[in-house]
Amino acid sequence: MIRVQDLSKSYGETRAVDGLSFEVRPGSVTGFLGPNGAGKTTTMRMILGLDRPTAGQALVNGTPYAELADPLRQVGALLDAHAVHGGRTARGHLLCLARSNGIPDRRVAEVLAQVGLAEVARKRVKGFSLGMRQRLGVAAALLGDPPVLLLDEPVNGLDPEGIRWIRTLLRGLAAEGRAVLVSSHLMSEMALTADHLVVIGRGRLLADASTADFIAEHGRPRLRVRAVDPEKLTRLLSGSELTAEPVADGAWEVTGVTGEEFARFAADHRVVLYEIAAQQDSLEEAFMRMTADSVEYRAVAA
Ligand SMILES: Nc1ncnc2c1ncn2[C@@H]1O[C@H](COP(=O)(O)OP(=O)(O)OP(=O)(O)O)[C@@H](O)[C@H]1O
Repeated sequence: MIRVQDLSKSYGETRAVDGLSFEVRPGSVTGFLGPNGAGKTTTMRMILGLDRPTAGQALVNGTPYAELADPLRQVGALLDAHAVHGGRTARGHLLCLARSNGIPDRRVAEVLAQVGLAEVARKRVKGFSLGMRQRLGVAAALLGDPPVLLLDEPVNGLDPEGIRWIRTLLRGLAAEGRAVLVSSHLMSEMALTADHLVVIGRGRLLADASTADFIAEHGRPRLRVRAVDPEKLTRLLSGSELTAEPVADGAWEVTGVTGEEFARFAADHRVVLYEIAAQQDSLEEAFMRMTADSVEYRAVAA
């Protein structure tokens, strides 16, 4: 697992990461979310020992990355898919990584097959599309068969097939008992992939919750109701103590009651309903609302 404790990183006046603590547990995919500049990449780089914390620490399986005996067997990472020498072949790149980390050569063919690059194993990386580079980056992360995986924006630039492939892969890796931390700006995708969310803004922790709890808490659960006689419904709701507001087409949104309670309430007042639908914001809407104050740059309405 990954344990981040009171982690901070300053660049001059900028507090990129500010007293951050969270854990990434085995057996689940943890989505790492935050607006641009929130500090996600900086945090991941500190977990991987690529940046030194100003304060606090990040532990991988209980040890700082720099002190891990066999780092590639402990944690696999995909940070920047372009960070591969274009003149190398896919196989050559992975062989080099394997040999310098005491990993048997046979793992190279295994991971190339796992990511669907077996046929282009001997092709030079400079001819690879972004999607192929992402797959190669994932292959490198899997090389040491590590219990912890860390991926920064792995679906960036991928087509729908590639996005689905990453989702299935990450869920499969978590189901095998690995701890998976993945950052992304694609909220609809994170809602499908992540069991747990760590949300940060301006370097600070905003939420650490299961995806379902996060949406339930920030997603404004409500009922959409419509009646045969819209005016009767309006009179009923206006005269009641329920929290309700009118929306389009004579429908109302009511909060604080269950569908069953509302159906009984309407029946008691002889209001016949057409529609009672439980509604909730998507992860994207919940995320936008909760991080609104943490956005670094924002378009200003003209
Ligand atoms: N090497 C650096 N020197 C100076 N400032 C930096 C450096 N790296 C990051 N920063 C700043 O630290 C803050 C956090 O950046 P970081 O890249 O970690 O955010 P992020 O959440 O990954 O953003 P994005 O979603 O845009 O990738 C930003 O304000 C950024 O400008």
